[in-house]
This record gives sequence, C-alpha cells and structure tokens, in this order.
Amino acid sequence: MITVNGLRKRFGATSALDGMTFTVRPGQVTGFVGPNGAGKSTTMRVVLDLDAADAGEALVAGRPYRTLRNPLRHIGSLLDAAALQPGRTARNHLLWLAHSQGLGARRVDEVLDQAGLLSVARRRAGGFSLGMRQRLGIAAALLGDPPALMLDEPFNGMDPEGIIWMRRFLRALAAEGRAVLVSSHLMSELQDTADHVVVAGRGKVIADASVAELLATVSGGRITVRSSTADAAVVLAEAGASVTPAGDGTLTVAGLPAETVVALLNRHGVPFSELAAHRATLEDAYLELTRDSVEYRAATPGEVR
Ligand SMILES: Nc1ncnc2c1ncn2[C@@H]1O[C@H](COP(=O)(O)OP(=O)(O)OP(=O)(O)O)[C@@H](O)[C@H]1O
Repeated sequence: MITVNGLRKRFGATSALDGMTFTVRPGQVTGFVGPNGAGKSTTMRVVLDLDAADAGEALVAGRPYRTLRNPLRHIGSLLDAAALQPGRTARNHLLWLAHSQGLGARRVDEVLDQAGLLSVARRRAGGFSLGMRQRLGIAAALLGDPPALMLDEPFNGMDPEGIIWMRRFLRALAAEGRAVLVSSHLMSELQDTADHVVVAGRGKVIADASVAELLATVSGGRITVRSSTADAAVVLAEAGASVTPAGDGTLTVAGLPAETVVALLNRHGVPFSELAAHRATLEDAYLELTRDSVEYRAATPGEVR
C-alpha cells in the first residue's frame, strides 16, 4: 500500500503540490492522471524520497521510504526509462541493481523473462528503443518482487503491441495482489487497465474514484439519438430536454428518460435510426474533471474565452 497525505511542495514561486492526498490499494491498478504540471512526478519523487516535501507525509507499507531497509523489496519504481548506463547490457544493468540489494542472478533472469527481454538481454541498453527501455525499467522495478509498484508514464514510446502487453502485464501484477500506481497523460491508455483513478490538477486531487463510478457520473443519463431530420432536436427541446448536436446526424440528449424520448419521437412521426444510452469514455470523464485545472490550453479557433 502507498499512502500520500497532505503533501505540499514549492519550487520557488511554483506550488507543485498543494495538499496531495490519496491511497494506492493492493490488488488494484490505480491510474494517476492529470494535465502537465499537475504534480504527478513530484508526488512519485517524494514517495521515493528523491524530493523532500515541505509538509505532509508519504508512506510505503506504512513507513517512510528512507526507513525501509531493502527498499526494492517493498516498492518497485520506474520514473525515467532513459536513466541507464547506455554501455551496459540489459542483463548487466539488472545484475548491478540486484547486487546493490543483495539479490542474485536468478532473479535477474526471471524478471528479464517476465518483461519479454530474454532475447535481447545481452544487447547494450543504449541501443534500445524507448519501448524496450520501458520494459527494462519494469524488469528493474520487479527485481525485489515488491508488493507495491509505481510507474511514471510507462506507456510512453510503446508501439500498439507494447501497449497491449503493458496493459495485460499491469493487470496481472495487480491480480497477484500488488498495489500498482501508474501515471499517464492519456486517460484512454488506462481504459481497460485501471480499476481506480486518481485525477490530479494543480497539485491536489480533484477526483479519486473507481473507474465504474467515474464513468457513471459522466454518462449522467445522456442518450444518443441519430435522426436524418432536424425535427428530432426541435421536438425533444420543446419537451424540455437539453439537446446538443454531436455531428454526423447524431444528437446528445439529456434531461429525459429514454422511454420518453422514444415516445415523443414516435408521437411526432420523427424517424430515427439509432437510440442508445450515451457511453462515456474515461477520456470524457477526464476532460470534464480537468476543464478548470489545465495550466496551458491552446485556444480553439473561433472559441470565445
Ligand atoms: N525541480 C523542479 N524545479 C522547479 N520546478 C519544478 C521542478 N519539478 C517540478 N517543477 C514544477 O512543479 C510542477 C509540477 O510538476 P510535475 O512534474 O510534478 O507535474 P506532472 O503532473 O508530473 O507533469 P507532467 O505530466 O508534465 O510530467 C510544474 O509546474 C513543474 O514545472
């Protein structure tokens, strides 16, 4: 279990953390998302005692990281996949890390296998693609067989096949009972992967909920209607619904139950070819939650701000 409680951290005039508080529970993949500068990396660095917080505490298995005797056995982390000696082979990189923690070569070969790197184990890591470096970083994080894992943007630089592999791998690690924290810019990467999501904005948590809860909140009973005539929007709006054109002849309708929408359209003889409950994606949930927390946003042409 990883717990962060009331973390505050300033870098000069910048407030990087402003009361960051959440818990990463065993047996779950917890997604940690938020716009650039939300404080995700700083939080992870504080957990690993690489940065000191001005206030608050971060605990791994109930203890501050610096008090753990063999930290790799308690928490594995991947913060920067590029941080390795380019001249070392993948296996030697891991042997060096394992040695520093009193772990043997057998464990190194196990994690190389788990991360799908056995065939390139004797190649220099400097020649690895970013995706392969991510795998090597994961292998390193697993060396001590830790009950908690913390991975900063592990999907970065991965090709579609790598992303599928990573999703399955993270799910399997959680299924083994580990607490897995995974940061990402892209909520969509976490769909079908995370059980729980912590959304950060401006140094604090703005949502902390199960994926099912988040999706239910955002779906909010909306209905998608596809109709070839403009009458559908008129009829439904007159009945008190809020109607938003979603392009391609579809309307997003809120404020009326699906049965009423069907009855109204039938009564007015308005043809429709599709009517479905609107299924929000994690990306929708994320955009709605972070609308006010984005530090830098490009203006959309024609948008009035
Ligand atoms: N060493 C540092 N010196 C000065 N400012 C920093 C430092 N590290 C982080 N910051 C600032 O703290 C804020 C939080 O940064 P952080 O990297 O934790 O955010 P993040 O959510 O990980 O963002 P990203 O998704 O871009 O990686 C940002 O405004 C950043 O510029």
